[in-house]
Amino acid sequence: MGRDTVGEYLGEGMFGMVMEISNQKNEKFAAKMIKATKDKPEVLKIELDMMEKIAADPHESILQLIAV
Ligand SMILES: Nc1ncnc2c1ncn2[C@@H]1O[C@H](COP(=O)(O)OP(=O)(O)OP(=O)(O)O)[C@@H](O)[C@H]1O
Repeated sequence: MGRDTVGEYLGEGMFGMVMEISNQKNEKFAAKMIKATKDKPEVLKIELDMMEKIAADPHESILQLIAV
């Protein structure tokens, strides 16, 4: 299996930075790099639960969640 390539910095949110990733087929993804924190782990849990709920019911207007 080939390696993905980390591309440009896309931005930063409450949980950490977002980087562009390209796979071997040159398909592009956004990867959220979640900051390791001991503060408010329950807030991070809410965010992860929300992302998984969105992934369970995909919609053409909402970004697809590939993996957590
Ligand atoms: N799929 C994407 N394509 C391009 N840029 C993106 C993508 N996802 C995130 N970004 C960039 O990264 C930034 C941070 O995104 P992220 O989803 O982590 O936080 P947010 O939802 O914008 O803010 P917060 O986490 O504070 O609510 C965005 O504002 C945007 O600039």
